[in-house]
Amino acid sequence: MDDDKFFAIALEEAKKGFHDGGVPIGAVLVSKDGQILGKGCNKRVQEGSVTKHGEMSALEASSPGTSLPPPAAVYKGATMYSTLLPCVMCTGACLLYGIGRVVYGSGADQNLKFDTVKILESYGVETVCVGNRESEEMMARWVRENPERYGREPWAEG
Ligand SMILES: O=c1cc[nH]c(=O)[nH]1
Repeated sequence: MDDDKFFAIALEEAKKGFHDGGVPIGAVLVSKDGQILGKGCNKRVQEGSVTKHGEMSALEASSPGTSLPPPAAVYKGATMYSTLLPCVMCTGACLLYGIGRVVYGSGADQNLKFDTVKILESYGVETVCVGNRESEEMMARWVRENPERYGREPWAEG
């Protein structure tokens, strides 16, 4: 799997979100045979959503939006690329859909209330931190410039 190539796509999604004033976190979901199933960015600001994290947007984009979503087999062994370590909600979605790898830019050192690396790995999901400075700086800038919005994150409210 070409982690650099797919992480770059997640980073582009994060930049689009940032450009729109949103939380700059992007994600792309790639099947085990290298097909992009869906991609997207965090839509908390753009849609006032409480669930559309980058990873959830990517997962949501993998469905054609009809009453018949893709079969579960499509997701088995897929890789979720995210510019930030998935939170516990997105981790749950990854586990539910049988995603086999999570590749993220940064965040393992942030206090997101739950140790999601530990949770993912305890269920046999491989986690890889590619360490991306650009996404880290973009996120830090967004947090600095949007203290009130960041304060609404469930982990920030205590
Ligand atoms: O807070 C988070 C964590 C991961 N991905 C998101 O979109 N938001």
